Amino acid sequence: MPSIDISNVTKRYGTETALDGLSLSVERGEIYGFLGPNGAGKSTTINLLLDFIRPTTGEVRVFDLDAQADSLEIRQRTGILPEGAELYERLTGRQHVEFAIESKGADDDPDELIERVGLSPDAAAKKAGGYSKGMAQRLTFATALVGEPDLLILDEPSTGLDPNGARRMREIIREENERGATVFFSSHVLGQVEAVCDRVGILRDGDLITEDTVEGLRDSMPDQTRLRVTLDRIPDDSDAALAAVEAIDGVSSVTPEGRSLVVACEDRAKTEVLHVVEEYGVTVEDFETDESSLEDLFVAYTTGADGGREVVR
Ligand SMILES: Nc1ncnc2c1ncn2[C@@H]1O[C@H](COP(=O)(O)OP(=O)(O)OP(=O)(O)O)[C@@H](O)[C@H]1O
Repeated sequence: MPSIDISNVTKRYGTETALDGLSLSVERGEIYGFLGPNGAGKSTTINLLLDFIRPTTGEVRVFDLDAQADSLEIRQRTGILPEGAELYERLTGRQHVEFAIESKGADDDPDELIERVGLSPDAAAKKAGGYSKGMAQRLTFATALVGEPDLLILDEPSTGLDPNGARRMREIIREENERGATVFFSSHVLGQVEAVCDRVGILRDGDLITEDTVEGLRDSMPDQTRLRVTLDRIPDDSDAALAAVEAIDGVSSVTPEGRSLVVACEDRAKTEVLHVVEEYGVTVEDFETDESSLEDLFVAYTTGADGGREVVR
């Protein structure tokens, strides 16, 4: 039985279509990475799961329950880390955790949860009004863990966390998953989900453009290369040069870095990149290539002119 089952859901805000016939299912015990650039529809999807908003058409089920009719039971069994969660400025961190425990009728030890997310007892004794972004994120994560939820919904969980905090969060996600929790993890940064997720779905403009394991996504890509081209100088008409390289068939992104251009492209486009650059009156002094990073892959999926569909085929 899937923990999350979204079938053919469309969500419109006035004339804006946030989700366009989205179907997605997450099996019990899976860690699912839900990826997409800003505005793709990730938060809208999460809000539908919790009945904070309702679909224009289509059906949403969580734990095989109806997201609208059974929303109380669903929320009771779910731990939520919303994006930009608001804290009560006058309550201490510990009081937030106590409140979450009380609301869920759970019997967790607040100090254990606080320690688990790496918040010091001193910090937990302070009013949340003075918390840094990272502290606020850790505290909200602690409240999401209350009551050993069957499902953890984490919206951009590494926001504001330093590398240690992000690592701790990944460890806890794995521990929770080993305990049996399903995890639905949204992010616009692929690097943060690849280390923990069993499966990844990529959303663009309200449409799931691909869904696979990280390895599967890698295999489905044509041989992608990251090419670094170092020029003798920046071309006079650098904007036109960038546009010309971007327009080459097989190039998915171009980033200028001083006198160098970093080009994510298919292997077959490499020579053409060098030719096109030299048409702008500059000399290629050096170039090197390395295997494409997953980040390039994500960029190829989410910024390709055809919405990445070509890459998927
Ligand atoms: N209440 C609303 N009223 C009108 N349009 C909305 C509303 N909420 C979201 N949208 C639109 O729906 C689309 C999807 O937004 P959503 O917040 O779900 O994206 P997201 O993937 O979560 O983005 P981000 O990574 O920036 O949080 C966007 O075009 C957004 O402008």
